[in-house]
Amino acid sequence: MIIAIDGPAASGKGTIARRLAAHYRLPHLDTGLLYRAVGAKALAHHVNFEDPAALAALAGVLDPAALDPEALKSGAIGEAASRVAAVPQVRAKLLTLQQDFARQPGGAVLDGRDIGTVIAPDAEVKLFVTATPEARAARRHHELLGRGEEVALEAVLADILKRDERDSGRASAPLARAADAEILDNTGLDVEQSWQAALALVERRRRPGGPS
Ligand SMILES: Nc1ncnc2c1ncn2[C@@H]1O[C@H](COP(=O)(O)OP(=O)(O)O)[C@@H](O)[C@H]1O
Ligand SMILES: Nc1ccn([C@@H]2O[C@H](COP(=O)(O)OP(=O)(O)O)[C@@H](O)[C@H]2O)c(=O)n1
Repeated sequence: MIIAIDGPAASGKGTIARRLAAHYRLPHLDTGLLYRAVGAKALAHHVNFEDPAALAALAGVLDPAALDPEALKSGAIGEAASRVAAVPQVRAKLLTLQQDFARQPGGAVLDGRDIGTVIAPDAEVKLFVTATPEARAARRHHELLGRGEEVALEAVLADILKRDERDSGRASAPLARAADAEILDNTGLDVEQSWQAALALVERRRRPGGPS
């Protein structure tokens, strides 16, 4: 079973994806980390963000097994990720490894922006996880403070809105709900309630017509 989870920044899709992977004993790929890793390398090596070939070269030598999620979760790297993710040549370099991950025997859980639309359009289960920008900003703010990043809530909200616009407005694989994705708006739901709602949706999709 392939489970495709998409949604905007800090909607809680990663939390749901990790729990679904544990629940169904499936491997999980946080595809945002791939773009974050390219963004982080571009920042570290002062690569020109307007140079698609140089950015694509960084994506081409990425080792997904060597990614350190903790090192990639800063706000600055999220912003850089969103910029490199708008470059079609970068997306092309990262396509095959994501598709291969999705198609491994037994299935997988992937979360990102284009899983249900581009990476695994044939996924059995698709969720589009979302919440208001204000709710998402509050979550990300709390997360960043917990990591020791001193940042104002207003700045986090501004960053989320900018990222939403860039991710949804880009020409190449924009953030979009697949027509056959279930929408989970978890504004006002805590982590546990959001997880229960997600699990119920997945179970319903796995067993159409079966007991709910
Ligand atoms: N329903 C929720 N209510 C409150 N906080 C949440 C909820 N879901 C996730 N979080 C928290 O919000 C932050 C972002 O969640 P995450 O799953 O990483 O989102 P995404 O993968 O969409 O960016 C994390 O700190 C997470 O613990
Ligand atoms: N499948 C994906 C995953 C992430 N991304 C990009 O990578 C950036 C970082 O993704 P992420 O999932 O780690 O970000 P958060 O939602 O955790 O803030 C996003 O803003 C997108 O621009 C993408 O374009 N396609």
